[in-house]
Amino acid sequence: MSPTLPRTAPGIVAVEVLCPILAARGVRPRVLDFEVLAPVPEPPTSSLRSRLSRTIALAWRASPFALASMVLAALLAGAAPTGMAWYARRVLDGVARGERQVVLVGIVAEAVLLFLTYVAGGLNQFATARLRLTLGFLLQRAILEKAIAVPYACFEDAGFYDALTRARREAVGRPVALLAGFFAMVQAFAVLAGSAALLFRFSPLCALAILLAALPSFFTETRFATAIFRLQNRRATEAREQAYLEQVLTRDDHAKEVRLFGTGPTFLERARRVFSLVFEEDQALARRRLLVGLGADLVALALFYAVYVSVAVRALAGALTVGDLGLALVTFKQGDGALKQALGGLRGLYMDQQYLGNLYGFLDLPVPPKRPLLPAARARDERGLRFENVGFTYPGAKRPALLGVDLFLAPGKKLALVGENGSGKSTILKLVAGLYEPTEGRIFLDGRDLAAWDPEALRARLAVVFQDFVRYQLPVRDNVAPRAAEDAVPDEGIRRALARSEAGPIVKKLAQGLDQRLGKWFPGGVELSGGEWQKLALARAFLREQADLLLFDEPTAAIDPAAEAALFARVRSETEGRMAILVSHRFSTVRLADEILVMDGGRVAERGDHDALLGAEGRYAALFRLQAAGYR
Ligand SMILES: Nc1ncnc2c1ncn2[C@@H]1O[C@H](COP(=O)(O)OP(=O)(O)OP(=O)(O)O)[C@@H](O)[C@H]1O
Repeated sequence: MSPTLPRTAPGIVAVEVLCPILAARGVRPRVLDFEVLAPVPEPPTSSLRSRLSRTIALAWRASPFALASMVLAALLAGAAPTGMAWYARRVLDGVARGERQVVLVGIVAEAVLLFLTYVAGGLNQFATARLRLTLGFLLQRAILEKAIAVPYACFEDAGFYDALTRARREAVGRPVALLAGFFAMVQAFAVLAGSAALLFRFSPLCALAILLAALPSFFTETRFATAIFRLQNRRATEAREQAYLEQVLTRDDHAKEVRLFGTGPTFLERARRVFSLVFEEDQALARRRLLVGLGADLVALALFYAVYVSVAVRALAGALTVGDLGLALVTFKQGDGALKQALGGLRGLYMDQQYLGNLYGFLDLPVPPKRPLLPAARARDERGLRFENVGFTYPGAKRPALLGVDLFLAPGKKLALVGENGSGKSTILKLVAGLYEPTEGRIFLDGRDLAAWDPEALRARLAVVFQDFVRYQLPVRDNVAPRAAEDAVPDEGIRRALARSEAGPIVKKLAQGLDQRLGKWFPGGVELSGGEWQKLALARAFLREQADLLLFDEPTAAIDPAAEAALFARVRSETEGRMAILVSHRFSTVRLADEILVMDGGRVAERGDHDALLGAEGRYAALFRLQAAGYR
């Protein structure tokens, strides 16, 4: 385990210890869940051993068969070369002495051992491919589960994105690479140990030399592995920017603007600049690595040839048999190969485990249990939605988005929010939806502090359509009922929701009806207009028939006026007895609300129903007349 932010992190301690104390004094600290999650995983501190054992445990969960096969293959491939060298010596000595049987048995034994190494190679390849898929999937799922579990505010933090990107990048190949490197190294060390043991017969010094030859390369390679790792981690943001630029140039929803604004070459140039920055640093490191690596190889080479020469000199002096000389030669070659393999394995292992720190660090990010920052306020005996002096500042923002907002929405009533861009309308909806907690004041739903609501229970009360609603590249049915639990919704229910959002005729037009795949990302998909997509998003909200608090953030911005009028007549009748908050810039819609709040700079500037606000001749009246004049 490599928790990069342990549960005892100062941020968490601060929240856990300070909140009750401050609460007792009536102070509400400006600490969000988000702030304890935001830190990007630090470079990993946990050891190679712990990461390796964690990876082995995960691999066992993903595919015990593949892991066992890799172990077996490593053992086979590690032991066979020593046996083959031994039999080679017997064959040569047998030939020299004319012992036919010894020669024959030796050759057959060598052939069998060689065949076993082929089997080991094939088995290893098969098992590695299988583990890459199963373990990759297991880890991808764990990352996605974590992404679902963290508070929404994390998605506003670039550091979190970097950590997520790094974790996703490592999940597919890295753990298997670590295991493959580990087993290759075990295998190579087995061969090396066998070679050293065989050489030990001739000279203990030779055996020692063959082991010592590994050291210079090992030290230089591990040092460079760390440098490369640090470089890549430092560049997570650049890598993400490059991926983003590629996305801008290749995604369907960007393609129009890219063409019409002629931004293609500009974005390409930006991508090239990011690439060359990264490339230059990479190359400088690669050049240094090449030179230092060559030096280390030279040392190893010198040691090997010293062994070679000493064995040859002794053979010339008649102190060794032909078989001994052959054994020395074979062992020498095998030792050289095994050394390279062991080094490669060690280098890979060292590097992979550092990258795995990113992955495990992300998976170990603590997800604080959803609980209020302060003990919830005392419950009141009332029904409806109440904002009491609510203020809110976005994480990392300098200025508050909302200040001293008071409002009350009685059951069954409709509230409209109007105001200039950036005046805080959407922020109010996000607070009601529980995506953020207010940094000042309280929100009550049916008399209970929203912070005390169970998120699932709150979700069941809500139906939301945001400005930036999602266009699922999935069949109509899944666009309206994307939750697995709602899949059981009969077609009748889905059609009812579609009819409520005036989307019935859209589906009638589609060749495959509810099964028609939408969007152009997948074969057979049909693209809809902006307004048609919006009606589907509305149907998704209307499907939640049990919800009694409906939040609409400009739900009709892309819908034509005739459809909008029909839609709202329907919304009023369909939402009879349910609360609704509507953000809109269209006054023809807004005027139907029971109460209208005019927002300005995060504060409520005016409030009242349409007639009262018109009569007040304030900002609302001015804006209303301005818009009405546009329609004349
Ligand atoms: N995720 C965010 N992080 C930081 N600041 C934000 C974020 N979202 C909005 N803001 C800021 O909060 C203020 C209120 O934004 P909000 O989206 O509530 O405005 P709005 O009234 O809904 O605007 P519009 O009519 O353009 O939709 C703005 O100044 C905006 O810059």
